[in-house]
Amino acid sequence: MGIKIYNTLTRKKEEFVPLEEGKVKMYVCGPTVYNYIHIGNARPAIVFDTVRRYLEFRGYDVNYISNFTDVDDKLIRVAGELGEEVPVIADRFIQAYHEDVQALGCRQADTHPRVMENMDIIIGFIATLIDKGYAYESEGDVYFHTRKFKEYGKLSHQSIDELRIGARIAVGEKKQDALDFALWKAAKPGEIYWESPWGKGRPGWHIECSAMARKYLGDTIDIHAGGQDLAFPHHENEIAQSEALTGKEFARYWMHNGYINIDNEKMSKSLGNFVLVHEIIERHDPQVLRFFMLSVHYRNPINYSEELLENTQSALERIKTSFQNLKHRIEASSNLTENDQHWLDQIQQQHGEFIEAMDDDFNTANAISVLFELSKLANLYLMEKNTAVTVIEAFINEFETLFGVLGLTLEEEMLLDEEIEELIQKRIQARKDRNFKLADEIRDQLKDMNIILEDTAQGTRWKRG
Ligand SMILES: Nc1ncnc2c1ncn2[C@@H]1O[C@H](COP(=O)(O)OP(=O)(O)OP(=O)(O)O)[C@@H](O)[C@H]1O
Ligand SMILES: [Zn+2]
Repeated sequence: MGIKIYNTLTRKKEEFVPLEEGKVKMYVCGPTVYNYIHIGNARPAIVFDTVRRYLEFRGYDVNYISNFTDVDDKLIRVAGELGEEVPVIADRFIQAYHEDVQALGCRQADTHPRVMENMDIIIGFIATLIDKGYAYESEGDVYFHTRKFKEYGKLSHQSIDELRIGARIAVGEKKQDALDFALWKAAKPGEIYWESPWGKGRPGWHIECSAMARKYLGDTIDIHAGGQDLAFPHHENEIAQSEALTGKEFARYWMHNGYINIDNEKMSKSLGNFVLVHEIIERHDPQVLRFFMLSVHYRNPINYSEELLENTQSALERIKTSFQNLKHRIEASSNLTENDQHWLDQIQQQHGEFIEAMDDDFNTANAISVLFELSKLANLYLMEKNTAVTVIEAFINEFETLFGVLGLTLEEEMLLDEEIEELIQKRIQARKDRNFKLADEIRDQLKDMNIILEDTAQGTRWKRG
């Protein structure tokens, strides 16, 4: 039995068979970089990083591409408000994005393509769509001729006629049909622009993903992913553009994560009900946030609250404590006895159950139940009078492997060098102020993190214990 994926396109769980044996081409729509990300935006980053890690764990070679939308209406608006250039804003929030998701245990994509760096292939893509009769120019804008693409609506399971009912042509749009969407937008006076066969302008949002997915992964990709709100119209439009151009299937498995809600309403920048990742990781271990997100199946909604996050923290700590206890026990342990085979078998069984859970459309909620089960077993084993090194090590390896697949670490948070230096400076100041209580507290805090201080005539030196 292999991996099954729920495919939005067919609304079924399907067996995962990649185009090319052993290889996975995966594209995840990335953020529009005009602000810090909130924990809703962090969900696709965490979920699809975990999907990638699991596919690798199952032996696939994954090529993971995730774009940055670094020019669009929102970026232009923010740049105007702050009196800065669009690329400056984009660079700032790309940097912030990397810092945030890295703290949450997400690895970098194999490539993070940016719109500004791919303008030539985007323009080329649009020009080909015009040549093929799927797009038309209108006063410096270019639109996709939605009705020409007969399968439009197949991802969101709506017919063109149903979609028509709600569609309107907004003021300033120069399209022929309300369902048509912009591939290229003429620049307004003062806006950032690129030269094109249709004059100065910039690409629409949907075209960038079609063009960049094709550049990095080819005409047909295995997995295309993003938040549930992207299924329509963004992904529907991506399919129309790509399949109109190549005549081939664009993506074989479409995955969409559910929302993070607050009081049962989608967390979003526009509603103002968001919690920034930047803020939350100042108060909580970022691993707790990751563990929290993975405790729920990726397609289900999560109703966020600080209280739930705190409960998660103590749950995670229980597992980490079992792990630490195992580590402390190694030295007092001895050789295998007959009774131990039974424990090794149980560890193996949990390993199998973890795989079964993850094979079933990446059910991380069930996979985390396996971690709790493993921790319960470890605690029981540690109550035995005689423990064997082999069994203890088997538990430790199993914890490390499964945590690794979920992008979680078991070791305690390490302080960065500059954070240590800062604390040392604070302690020096405290001693100058004759605040010995504070100075001792800082020394103890560092000791807890395994940092040893040495006061010398030249000043305070430190080393990791
Ligand atoms: N509340 C949420 N829960 C889960 N995923 C979300 C949520 N909000 C946005 N996403 C996802 O985050 C990713 C980044 O999207 P993007 O930067 O375009 O966010 P956004 O749509 O501007 O956010 P907002 O909805 O707050 O305006 C997308 O895959 C999107 O589907
Ligand atoms: Zn996209």
